[in-house]
Amino acid sequence: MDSAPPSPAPSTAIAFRDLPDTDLDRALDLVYLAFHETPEDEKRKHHHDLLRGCERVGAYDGRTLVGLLAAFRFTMSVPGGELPCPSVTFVSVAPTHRRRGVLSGMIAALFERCGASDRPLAALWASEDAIYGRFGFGPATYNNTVEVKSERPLDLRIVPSEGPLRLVDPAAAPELLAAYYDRTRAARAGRIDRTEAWWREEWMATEDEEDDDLSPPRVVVLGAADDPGRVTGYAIYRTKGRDDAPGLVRLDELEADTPQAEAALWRYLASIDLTGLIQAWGRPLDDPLLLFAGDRDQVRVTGQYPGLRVRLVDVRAALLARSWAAPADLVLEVRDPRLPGNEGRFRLTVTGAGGAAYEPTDAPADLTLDVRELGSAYLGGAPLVSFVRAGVVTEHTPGAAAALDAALATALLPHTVDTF
Ligand SMILES: CC(=O)SCCNC(=O)CCNC(=O)[C@H](O)C(C)(C)COP(=O)(O)OP(=O)(O)OC[C@H]1O[C@@H](n2cnc3c(N)ncnc32)[C@H](O)[C@@H]1OP(=O)(O)O
Repeated sequence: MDSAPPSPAPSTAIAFRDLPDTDLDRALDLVYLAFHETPEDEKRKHHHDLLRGCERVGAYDGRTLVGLLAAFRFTMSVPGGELPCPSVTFVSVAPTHRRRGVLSGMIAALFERCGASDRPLAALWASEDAIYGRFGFGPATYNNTVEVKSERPLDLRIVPSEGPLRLVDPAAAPELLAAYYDRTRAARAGRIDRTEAWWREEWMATEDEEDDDLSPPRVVVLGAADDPGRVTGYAIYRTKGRDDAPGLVRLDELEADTPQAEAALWRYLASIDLTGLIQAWGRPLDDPLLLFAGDRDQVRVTGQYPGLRVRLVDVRAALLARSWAAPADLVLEVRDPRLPGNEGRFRLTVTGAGGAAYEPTDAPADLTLDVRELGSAYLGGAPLVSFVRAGVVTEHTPGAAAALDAALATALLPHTVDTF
């Protein structure tokens, strides 16, 4: 006979409400419990500051905090413009309350807030792939990890720009780089507006979050050949010596106006003395390096992973807020069990002038798709034809997916290296 005491009856009434500043410390304790972390004081203070700036949903079982969902108040570049985009982070549920719908309740609360404040998008980076598809988040950007063997000079098929290179003190870098980043951000969808604090604390932190053997960040800026003060590109990287091999350059970001400017920055990184390998973890899939490299045995893509996951909380408002690359006239049957306002059949019409309409219709559908796939495709980086081929989107009219892809396409693929 089992003599163990009966388990306490699970509490069913979880309340979801704003998490006040007075609960920030409790919230961080929950985060560290869920993520198995024991941070030092300085890191905890940093997280405290980040969390204070977020909107926050707390899940309470009586007076006990059992769940947290926070969202940065970023603005995200989308094709042709930008949108406010709650950017979900710090999601944590107490191990005593897992798989009882706490995350589901917090996400529902977030969606309700988005609806009430006319914010048609939400986004996140997932800790585990399996969690967020059910909530309608689809991978919308992808990154390559790239390695460059740099024990010998970088073989290039184009002539690098001859503009001057200069190293910039990380303390002075945010101002300089922000001007460049803000000017060029719109070229790729999926990029957040980086605040001065974000530049300083996320990009210029002296210690790397994951590897304290890495050097502080190094910032190299490329000037124009005819106007050295004009920034035409930059790279942010860290280095470390290795006992058993030449040292490492860990590249965090490289942006430039032209392929020649990009080539100049890659050549610089590949020629840093006492290093023999560049590891770049967040390159766009359409990285020009892969085409202007003269020797693809020297420049190798070592992996690919999904980055930003996008949720169209208000499909109609999101579609009408972006620009279009080609005319379209298609009936979409959208499935969205969590937000039924998005469900149904809608005619998407994009005119030659780029104006769009999205209205309910009784006409037969050309494509049937889940809101999750629409989220993936929204920024222009995930072709619907691939989803049709995979059997997760149904094409009723041949060519409908290709037509929608043509309308959604962007000149450059969506891309971001801001993880949150
Ligand atoms: C954007 C970010 O912050 S990502 C970080 C996410 N947080 C973590 O990974 C920290 C550790 N994990 C946790 O805190 C929790 O387990 C969470 C947040 C992942 C899930 O919270 P829960 O309250 O257990 O989720 P909830 O009960 O609402 O589950 C909803 C559904 O998702 C499923 N699910 C939840 N977590 C997972 C998972 N890790 N893998 C697969 N499925 C999952 C559940 O089985 C459930 O499925 P169902 O609808 O078919 O029944």
